[in-house]
Amino acid sequence: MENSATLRTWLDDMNLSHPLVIAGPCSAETEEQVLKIAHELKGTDVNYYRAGIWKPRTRPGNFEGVGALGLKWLQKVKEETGLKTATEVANKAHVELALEHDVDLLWIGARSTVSPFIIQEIADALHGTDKIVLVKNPVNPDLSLWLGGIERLYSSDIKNLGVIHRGFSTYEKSKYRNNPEWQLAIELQNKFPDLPLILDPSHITGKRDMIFDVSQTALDLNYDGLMIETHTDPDNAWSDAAQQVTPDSLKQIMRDLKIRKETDQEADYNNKLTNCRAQIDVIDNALIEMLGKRMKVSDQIGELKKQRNVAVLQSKRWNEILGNMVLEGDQVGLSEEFILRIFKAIHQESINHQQKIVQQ
Ligand SMILES: O=C(O)C(=O)C[C@]1(C(=O)O)C=C[C@@H](O)C=C1
Repeated sequence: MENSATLRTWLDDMNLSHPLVIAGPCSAETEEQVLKIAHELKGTDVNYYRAGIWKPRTRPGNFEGVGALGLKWLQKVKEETGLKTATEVANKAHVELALEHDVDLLWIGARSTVSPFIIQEIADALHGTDKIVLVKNPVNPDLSLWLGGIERLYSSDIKNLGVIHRGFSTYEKSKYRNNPEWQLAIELQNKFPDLPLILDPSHITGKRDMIFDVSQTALDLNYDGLMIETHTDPDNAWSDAAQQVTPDSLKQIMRDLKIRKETDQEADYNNKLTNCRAQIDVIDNALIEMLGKRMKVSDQIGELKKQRNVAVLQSKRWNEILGNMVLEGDQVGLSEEFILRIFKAIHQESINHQQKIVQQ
C-alpha cells in the first residue's frame, strides 16, 4: 500500500471547519442512556456518535456490553438526531450485525489489531464496503503491526480508511493509562501523510482532566480528528467512568482547542521559517559529524579492549557519563527523559561497534 491523496477523500468530502469528532459513551448501557447522550450531542461539532456494544475487557466478570440489542438503539439515534453512528467490531459476527444495522463507521480495537488472524477475518467480512473503517493502534508499540492491519483492510478493497491512536500499554506505571509514544504516530504520519489520523485521548489519559491537553498536543501535531468518550453521568458509567466527559465539557473542550493549519503562505513567516530551517540543517550535519567522530574514538577503545581481552560493557564509566549528561542537558533546557533516550542509543551503537571489533 502506498500513500495517496485519495486516502483522505472521505474526510475531505465532509468539508469540516474543525477536526472530525467522534463522541458518545464508552458503552451503550440502556436505550434511554444512549438516546439521552445523543440528543445532547446533536447540533454540536460531533460528526459520529460512538457507543461500544461489545466490550473487550481485560479480565472477565466486568460489564461486557449489551450486545446486538444496542445496535437497534444506534439506529434510533440516527433516526432521531441525524447523527451518524460508530461502533467497535472484533469478529465476523460483529461486522455482519453492524452492517445489517447500517452503522456508518466501524473501528477495530487495540486488542484486535495485535492479531493478524482477527484483522483478516474482519477484512474479509467487510470486503468492498464503503463504510469508514478505522484501526486503533495495537496495545504494544509496534508500527508494522498497526500498518499491517491497515494493509489487510486496503487489500480487501476497503477504501475509506483511517487510524486511531489510543496509546500503548506499559509495564511501568506512568501518568497515562496508555502511553502516547507520539513518535510512533509521527512515523506513521511520515509514511502515510494522507491517511486520516484520529486521537483517542480518553484511552491515552484514562482521566478526564487530562483530555484537553493531550487533544491540543494532537492538533499541534496535525491530527485530523478526536474520539472522546462522552456520558451524561460519567461517574456512574458502567465502564471507564474516570475517563468520560459530559456533553457540556466536550463542547467546552471543542471551543477551547486551538485548531492549527497545516501551513501558511505569509511572506514574513516563510522567510523566517526558511532561515531557521537552514540553521537546523547546519546543526544536524554537525551532530552527525560529531557522532561519527565519537564512534571512531569508541573503535579505538574497542581495539585496546581486544588486545587486553577486556569486556566491552563498562557500567561504572557508563553511569558516570549518563549522570553528567543529565546535568549538562538540564543546563540547556533538555529533559532527563530525552538525554537518557539519546545517550542510551549512542551507547548501544558504541557497544555494537566495539563488539564487531573484539569478535574479529
Ligand atoms: O569507556 C569505555 O570503556 C568505552 O568503551 C566507551 C563507552 C562509550 O561509548 O562511552 C562504551 C562502552 C562502555 O560501556 C562505556 C562507555
